[in-house]
Amino acid sequence: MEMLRADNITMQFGGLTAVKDFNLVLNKGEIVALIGPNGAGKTTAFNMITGVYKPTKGKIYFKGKDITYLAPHRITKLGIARTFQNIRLFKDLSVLDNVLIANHLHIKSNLFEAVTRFPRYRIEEKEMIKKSLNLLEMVGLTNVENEKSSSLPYGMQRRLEIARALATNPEVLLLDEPAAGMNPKETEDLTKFIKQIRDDFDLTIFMIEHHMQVVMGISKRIYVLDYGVTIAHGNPNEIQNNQRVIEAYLGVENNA
Ligand SMILES: Nc1ncnc2c1ncn2[C@@H]1O[C@H](COP(=O)(O)OP(=O)(O)OP(=O)(O)O)[C@@H](O)[C@H]1O
Repeated sequence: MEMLRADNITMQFGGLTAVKDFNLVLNKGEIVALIGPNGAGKTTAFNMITGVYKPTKGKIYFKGKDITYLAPHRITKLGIARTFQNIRLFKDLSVLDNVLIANHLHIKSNLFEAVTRFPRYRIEEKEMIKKSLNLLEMVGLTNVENEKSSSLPYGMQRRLEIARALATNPEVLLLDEPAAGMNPKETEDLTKFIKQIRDDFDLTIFMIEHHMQVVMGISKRIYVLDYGVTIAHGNPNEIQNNQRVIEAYLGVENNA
């Protein structure tokens, strides 16, 4: 089943074309990667899919529904969640509160009921806490729910960020460089973790990642962007042996 489709999406910033005619298909249950040198347009592609940027051209469909011009919160509510390149947790809040905040998207009580702690709100709140604790357990963050989120080791903060995204009940999860800043052990654990959440939460995952071990290890297919243009698309083996891809990466190294 097709979960997400982008048809020729293009994003121009003034005279700069950050992404040009990008075509994407994500099928249910797939883990698909988006790679490319710095500034290739990967985050811009994510920002278009999640409604942060409105494409200059092209259309985006979630389960057949046109979401191109929807606001980010509407897109999240439909079932697309994301994490960010730089961890964006509420640093001074507890681990549990960070997840609870994301849960509020699905709360049915209105503001009056919340402020007055109306019975319906109290019941919903209890359910949310239970659901959040369960979620934390599923991502391996047990017994740290009352810790300040900033006190967690880096790898755990990344898991918390993913838990927060999962709290919005997504069907499609976009991960922006989940292995950034991780040590080799954390990176290895992350690879298993991504597969595990795909299975446990019945997800389709689209991930930007520079860490080739992670990308090649878990991706079914890979899209490669360079200067906003898709220079290759294929399975890990095809991408590893693709001459244009090799040149794009070597070019970056030579310029460094
Ligand atoms: N809001 C914006 N306004 C103007 N230019 C932008 C904006 N966002 C991105 N760009 C430009 O678009 C191009 C693509 O940037 P983008 O961040 O999407 O690349 P990336 O592949 O995600 O890079 P990295 O791997 O370094 O995160 C860059 O030249 C960048 O400077």
